[in-house]
Amino acid sequence: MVTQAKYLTGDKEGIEEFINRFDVFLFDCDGKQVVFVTNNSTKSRADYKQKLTSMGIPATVDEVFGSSYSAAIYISRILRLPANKKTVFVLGEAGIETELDSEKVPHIGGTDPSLARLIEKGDYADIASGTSLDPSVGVVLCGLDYHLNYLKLSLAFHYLRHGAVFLATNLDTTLPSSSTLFPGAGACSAPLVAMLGGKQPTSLGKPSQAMMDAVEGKFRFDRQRACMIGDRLDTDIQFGIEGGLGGTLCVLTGVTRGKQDWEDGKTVPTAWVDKLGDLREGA
Ligand SMILES: C[C@H](OP(=O)(O)O)C(=O)O
Ligand SMILES: [Mg+2]
Repeated sequence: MVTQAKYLTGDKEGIEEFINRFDVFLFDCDGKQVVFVTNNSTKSRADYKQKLTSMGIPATVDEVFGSSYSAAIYISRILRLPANKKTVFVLGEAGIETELDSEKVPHIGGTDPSLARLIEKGDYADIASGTSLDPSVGVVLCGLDYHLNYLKLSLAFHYLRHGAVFLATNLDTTLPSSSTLFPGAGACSAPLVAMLGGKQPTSLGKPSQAMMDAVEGKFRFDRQRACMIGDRLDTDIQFGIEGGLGGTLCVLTGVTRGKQDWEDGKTVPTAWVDKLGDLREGA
């Protein structure tokens, strides 16, 4: 277990030695073989390919593995749902819907405009009686939902009370943006966790090893020759450590602000740099 992380910014030899330990680099999105492993459920693989190439970063759809895709694979290939309970109720954005479509998983909710409204008096009775509940819903899948509201939370809660499986694309509590933090997917599922007396959803994003197994299954690499690069200790770095990867590299351009964040010794990266571009010095 790593107890002391190595600071690589400006250390040309150190960077060269570090990079040459690995053949595969898993990047959160925010040459080796590169896989972009993102917890951001709002974008599909195709959306991220477009975003990365618009940033001048060459990427193919097949090199992106997002939490929405991870959840869609889990639901379509791993989860055994009764034949009459195959529909997913989504709290989240189009990225989830696109990836569920790619795995031919039926879904409702999500960006449905009929749910983008305040709850009305009649809704309470319709939900309580089951009139407004789709009987084929067997899963509630919660990701980052920019349009979360009381009506959608009420529907999700009642599907869960009717026995739907509780899944999350990821549990990131915050989302880094504009050099500060905003609510993340974990903040969207938290009300349901509270209403369910603390019951946590099964998360299919980092640090879940179901995601690591799916990534390794698709890209077939030697874990000892793979490095996870990301900005968040409790997702990216934990994902790499628990996955038994050869190393992890933390960047300070997102959630983690510096080595004070891992002083507790719980989730210590192998190395860190101020920003990803610092690796160019040793490439
Ligand atoms: C949620 C998203 O995930 P990432 O791409 O960093 O894994 C983010 O924190 O921006
Ligand atoms: Mg990140």
